[in-house]
Amino acid sequence: MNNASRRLNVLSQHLGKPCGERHVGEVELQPVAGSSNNAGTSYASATGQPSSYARVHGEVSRAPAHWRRIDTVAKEELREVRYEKAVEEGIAKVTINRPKKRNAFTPRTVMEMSWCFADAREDPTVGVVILTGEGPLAFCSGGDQSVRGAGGYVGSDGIPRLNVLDLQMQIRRLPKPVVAQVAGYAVGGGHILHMVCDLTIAADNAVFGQTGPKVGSFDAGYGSTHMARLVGQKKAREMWFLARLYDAQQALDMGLVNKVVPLDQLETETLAWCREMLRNSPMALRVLKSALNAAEDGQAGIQQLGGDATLLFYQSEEGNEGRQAYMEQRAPDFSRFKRLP
Ligand SMILES: CC(C)(COP(=O)(O)OP(=O)(O)OC[C@H]1O[C@@H](n2cnc3c(N)ncnc32)[C@H](O)[C@@H]1OP(=O)(O)O)[C@@H](O)C(=O)NCCC(=O)NCCSC(=O)CCC(=O)c1ccccc1C(=O)O
Repeated sequence: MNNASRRLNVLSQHLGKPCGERHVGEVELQPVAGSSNNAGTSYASATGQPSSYARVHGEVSRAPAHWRRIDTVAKEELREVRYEKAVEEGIAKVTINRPKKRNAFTPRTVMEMSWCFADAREDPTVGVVILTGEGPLAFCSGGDQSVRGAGGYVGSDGIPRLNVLDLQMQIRRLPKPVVAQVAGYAVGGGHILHMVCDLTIAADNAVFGQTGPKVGSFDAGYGSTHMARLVGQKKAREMWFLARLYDAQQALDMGLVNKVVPLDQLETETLAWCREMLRNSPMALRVLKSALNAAEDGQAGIQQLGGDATLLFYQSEEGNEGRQAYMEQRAPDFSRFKRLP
């Protein structure tokens, strides 16, 4: 397929039908009244008829993405992670690629993930990032116990690290939504990774839990405190103190995940959620993520939210008057800017 026909195909997939069945620009309304559609979106209606909201915003495509693989990031070849971007869509995907170890992470795995997330942050065409694990059996089984030494997980340089803590911060600070796509086990440090993602879509075979107290480990940071915000204090203590495993429905019931779907629908559903977010204002999503973080993250959270405020201010006439005045070596004239109530 050449580039032009691929683009046409992707565009027609966005409109919800295969190429040839509809002209570009012609959008068909989907049934919406008071029901959940395939994408899991719900456009409730007060009248029993499709609302103007539903008519305007409609449904998102559930077509497969066309993934372009990126093998080298930050001048490093990816060995333990797969990194992809969806052609003509603002979606990046980071896949932990150690299925034989249930996608347990080493310091190298974490570094590779970090390079990919940095790339996704810097790329202005990317609006949302998926984090997942290779294969149906595991999202991630936490730190690779076979390389655990005194002081952390030991890589080829012999230095012990707990660098997954930096990755958690990176995901949380990334000013774009990050969606965990979970099939199979999300346990130990892998469970924490899905918790620090903004949303989690789970397959019906997903299993969640903290194993740390059984293997001599714990996360006294986000892994425990953010969990308590998600599921409540009693449940968080249960999850950590007993170190049990929970199925996908239990995880949904306790607010750990956003949606559970059959395993064969997992990527389709995740893509639909990503596409739905991509239709919305990126700045609105960015500031909302900062605000939700700020409520938990103290000064560091306020710094993130403050940075967003500055970003917006720099784009305003008022902000630019100050810069312009400085460059022209004159006093700024802020008199024309209203002091709104
Ligand atoms: C995940 C299981 C429940 C899956 O069970 P099962 O399907 O029966 O498969 P297995 O046969 O057990 O596994 C297949 C294969 O994979 C190897 N493997 C699986 N998980 C790991 C692992 N974490 N480390 C090393 N190897 C693993 C397993 O040995 C098998 O290998 P073979 O050669 O084929 O025999 C089950 O596998 C399981 O319980 N796994 C262990 C889960 C676990 O306890 N993980 C570690 C939790 S502690 C942690 O993650 C700390 C992380 C961290 O760095 C940290 C530190 C401090 C503060 C914060 C953090 C943080 O993460 O936030």
